[in-house]
Amino acid sequence: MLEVIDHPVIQTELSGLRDRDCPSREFRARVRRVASLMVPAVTAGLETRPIACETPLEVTSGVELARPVVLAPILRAGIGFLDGFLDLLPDASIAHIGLARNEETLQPEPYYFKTPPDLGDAEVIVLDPMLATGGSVSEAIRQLRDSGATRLRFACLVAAPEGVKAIESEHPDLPIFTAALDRCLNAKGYILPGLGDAGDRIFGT
Ligand SMILES: O=P(O)(O)OC[C@H]1O[C@H](OP(=O)(O)OP(=O)(O)O)[C@H](O)[C@@H]1O
Ligand SMILES: O=c1cc[nH]c(=O)[nH]1
Ligand SMILES: [Mg+2]
Repeated sequence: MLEVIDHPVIQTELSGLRDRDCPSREFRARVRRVASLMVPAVTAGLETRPIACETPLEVTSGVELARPVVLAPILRAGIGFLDGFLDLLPDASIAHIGLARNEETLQPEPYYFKTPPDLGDAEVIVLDPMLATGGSVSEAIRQLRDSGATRLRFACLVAAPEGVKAIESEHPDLPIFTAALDRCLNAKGYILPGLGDAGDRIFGT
C-alpha cells in the first residue's frame, strides 16, 4: 500500500530539505510547500457526493467530500507538516497525537491524545514527516482505531524501508504516501540519507 509521490517539484523541495545548511525558516517553508504538493495524491479516491450548484447563470451539478476530513499530526514534527495540508483542506479538524521516541529503545512513548468526536465518520490522514522504525505511526494508528477511526491513510516526507515493512505487517490495509523511500536506518534509528531530526530542524531545537 506504498505510494512514492515522484514529482519533479516535490523532489526539488525535498533536495533543499536534505541540505544540512537549510535554515529553520526555509526548512519550515519548504515542508509546508511539499505538504501542499502531496495533497492531491494523498486525497485521491476520497469519496464525493453530488450537490446542486447554482452558478450566476443556471443550476448545475457539483460534488463535495462525502465525509469530514481529520488531519492527525504526530507531535512534534507532524505539526510542521500540518499547515501545508490545511492550506488545501481548510475545513479539516485536527487530532493531536503526542508521541516521543525513546532515544535508547526507539519505542514511542505516548504523552498526549486529543481527537475530534465521531472519528468513525471521518477520513483520517495521519501526518509525520519521518517514518523510521515505524513504531510511532503504528502506535498512532492503534490509538486512532481504538477511538473508532476506520478510514485511515498516512503521509510522510521520508520513509525507511524498515518502517514501511513494519507498517505493512502491522497495518496491511493502511495506504502510505511518501515523497521519498530512502536507503536504510543507521544504528541510532536515523534515516539514511534522510534529512536529520525533522522536529529539531522545524522548531530550531
Ligand atoms: O518511525 P519511528 O522510529 O517511530 O521514528 C519516527 C518518529 O521520530 C520522530 O519523532 P520524535 O519522537 O523524535 O519526536 P519529535 O517529533 O518531537 O522530535 C519523528 O518525527 C517521528 O515521529
Ligand atoms: O531520521 C530520522 C528518524 C526519526 N526521526 C527523525 O526526525 N529523523
Ligand atoms: Mg525528533
